[in-house]
Amino acid sequence: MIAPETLVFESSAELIETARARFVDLVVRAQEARGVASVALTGGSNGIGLLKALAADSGDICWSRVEIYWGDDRFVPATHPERNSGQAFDALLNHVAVDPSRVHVMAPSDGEFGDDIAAAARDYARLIGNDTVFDVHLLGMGGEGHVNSLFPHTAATAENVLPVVAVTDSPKPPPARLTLTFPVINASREVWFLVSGAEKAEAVAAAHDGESRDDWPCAGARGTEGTVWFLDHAAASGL
Ligand SMILES: O=C1O[C@H](COP(=O)(O)O)[C@@H](O)[C@H](O)[C@H]1O
Repeated sequence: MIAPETLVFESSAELIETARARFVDLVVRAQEARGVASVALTGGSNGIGLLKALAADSGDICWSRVEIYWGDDRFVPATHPERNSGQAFDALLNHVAVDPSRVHVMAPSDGEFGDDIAAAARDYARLIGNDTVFDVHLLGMGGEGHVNSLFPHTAATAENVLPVVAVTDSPKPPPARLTLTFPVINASREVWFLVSGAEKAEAVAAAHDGESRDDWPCAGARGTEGTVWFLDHAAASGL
């Protein structure tokens, strides 16, 4: 396993600016190598902050050649303010020339599957299939170590086969969510954690200490070519 890289910044703003510059570089290199880059976005404060920074400066990224997925989304109506995808459109996707056929939003609760969350999860699993490899999977993290909507001691966190599952009892509201699982996260070339705040320090330390993924889901996420922790001082204070 390749050792994770841990970068510590004075502030979230510095963390986001470095992640932005590295994201541009990674996507441009992926497009040079394979024509099309593939990314999984995250919600959360730094995840959306990164998208806003990219709206201001995305260098030489050719947005029409980026396949865009989400690591998780809340299973609420499409216009609900807590949709990770809605926030991503507001922050970035409405402001750059993406190819709509390459933007893969998880179904909302008023979409084609109505409130059938299991059908919505099966549909996104079909889309992801067994072959999707993200150039980078972005992750936020909760204080209890959740990534995507993979919370401690849950079936979703234990999932080793299905690429996407439905969560109906998320401890963090809203309770109904769709989430990618560890088999697909860990097939990503790179996995980047974007984490700030003292309330995340214990989980950051647990992941660096190699604790179990069941107790600390963040400890189970890694890329095949690299894992990068972008932290502020407060989040890194337990290291
Ligand atoms: O519930 C969620 O939370 C995490 C972390 O959010 P943050 O604001 O504490 O950074 C986020 O990454 C995930 O996508 C989201 O659904």
